[in-house]
Amino acid sequence: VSTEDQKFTLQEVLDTFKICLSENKEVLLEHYVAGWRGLVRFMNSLGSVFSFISKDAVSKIQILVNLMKGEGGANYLTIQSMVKYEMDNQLVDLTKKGSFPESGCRTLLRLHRALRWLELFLERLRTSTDDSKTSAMCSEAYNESLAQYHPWIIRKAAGTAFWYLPGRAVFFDVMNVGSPEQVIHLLASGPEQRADRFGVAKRSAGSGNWLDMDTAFNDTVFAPGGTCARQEALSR
Ligand SMILES: CCCCCCCCCCCCC/C=C/[C@@H](O)[C@H](COP(=O)(O)O)NC(=O)CCCCCCCCCCCCCCC
Repeated sequence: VSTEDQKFTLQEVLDTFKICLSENKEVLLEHYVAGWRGLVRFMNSLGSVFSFISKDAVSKIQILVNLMKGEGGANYLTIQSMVKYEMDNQLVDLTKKGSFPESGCRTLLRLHRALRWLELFLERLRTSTDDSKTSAMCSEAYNESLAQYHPWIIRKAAGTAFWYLPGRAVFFDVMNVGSPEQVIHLLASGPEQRADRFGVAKRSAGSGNWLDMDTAFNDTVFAPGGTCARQEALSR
């Protein structure tokens, strides 16, 4: 077992997302990408039927990594600086599709919607019972989040893949955080508790929720008059 594998716990991945948020509420892309890498590893450990999903995530992560490493890399330190840079330089397709299909804004928006799915799914797992069906929890979470942005054919493929999801026990096991009770504890809502549990001192910059960056992200990307107010356009 490599060191990498030993570190493979859900807690670690959620922690990585938590440290995305800087003191001044900016979202650090490096940690965001690292968090996503962790999620992809979870997905891959769940079986190859999900590979079309993880491939899409991987290629989107790669787009961000390339931008971070590229010539304009200095602008890709935080989501906020990325959005500003791409908008100021008209690097985002807002009016028509096709010139910048790989902008950071567009890519991040898609990844971020998937995190919303994960949040809903984990919440269902937390409150589920032994005989709850993961496929049902997964598709409910999907229908409430990503599905509305996906065309019929993707929804169909996703729906089929969900039938092959392992059961609740396997999910808990794969998370690698201990007993089901410990998993539930980890997933427990209540940012306050979670902050304590993670041994994180209460921070001025937020409640300590691993999705706190959501607020920062939404403020930047979707705020009326914000840099990317036209989410619709980005969705194309
Ligand atoms: C482990 C089960 C995984 C269930 C994942 C539920 C989400 C299903 C998403 C189906 C996406 C199908 C792939 C294609 C998507 C793209 O068309 C579409 C649009 O992109 P485009 O505009 O460039 O074309 N892409 C997206 O919306 C981004 C999708 C990214 C999906 C990543 C899902 C992350 C799941 C993380 C699983 C971690 C499980 C951990 C549990 C312990």
